[in-house]
Amino acid sequence: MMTVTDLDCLRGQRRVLSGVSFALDAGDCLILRGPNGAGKTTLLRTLAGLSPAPRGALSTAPEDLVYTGHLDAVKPQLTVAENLTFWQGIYQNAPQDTLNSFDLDELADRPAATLSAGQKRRLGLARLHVSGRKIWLLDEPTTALDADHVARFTDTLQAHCNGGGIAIISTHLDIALPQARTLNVADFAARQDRTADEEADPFLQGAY
Ligand SMILES: Nc1ncnc2c1ncn2[C@@H]1O[C@H](COP(=O)(O)OP(=O)(O)OP(=O)(O)O)[C@@H](O)[C@H]1O
Repeated sequence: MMTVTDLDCLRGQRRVLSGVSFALDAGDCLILRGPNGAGKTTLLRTLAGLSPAPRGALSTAPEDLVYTGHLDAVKPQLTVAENLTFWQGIYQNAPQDTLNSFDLDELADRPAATLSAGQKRRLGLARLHVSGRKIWLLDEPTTALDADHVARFTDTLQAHCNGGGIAIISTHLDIALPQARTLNVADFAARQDRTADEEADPFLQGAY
């Protein structure tokens, strides 16, 4: 259902990862590991189409994916409920029970600007649910969540995968999903010298 073949990933103009390959089926969860700066965010951004890939192939279309990064995509001037309604309009999807799933019922009428960091993160994660998309790309999704909400989010992830969805997650924490596989992105660190072919590649002019 999702195949990544020999993918190179750039950040700025620097090649960070080279030759990333993996295949995931419906229901799979892949945890990205690696030390700070290894390229986990870079890989997620490349899969999401936010960073260029000079080489390699990805089997999925952009409309199959939803990405949530360090910034929560929350509109601060809108209330919690208005944010959800806004996203429902964007994704043309009306999921049931998003407020409850992310423990946002009591915050529905609060302007997002007034939420705590963890509450805002929960609202940002609710966008995944609203999107209805099959492949979730998650960059440190549990940052700022307390233990209870990490457990609730893990249940949401499990339900997504049980329903045939796919999740790719960058995290330094353990996420209790029994079926999760691990990819150490440090195994794909790009060498920083360049071949003659790369020197001649106009896409990489200026990259190092
Ligand atoms: N905007 C940028 N421009 C150029 N290089 C960047 C940029 N952002 C990050 N980098 C560099 O790209 C490399 C990969 O960074 P990336 O954010 O993908 O790592 P990470 O594995 O997600 O790290 P962390 O665990 O700290 O979140 C690092 O060397 C980093 O310094």
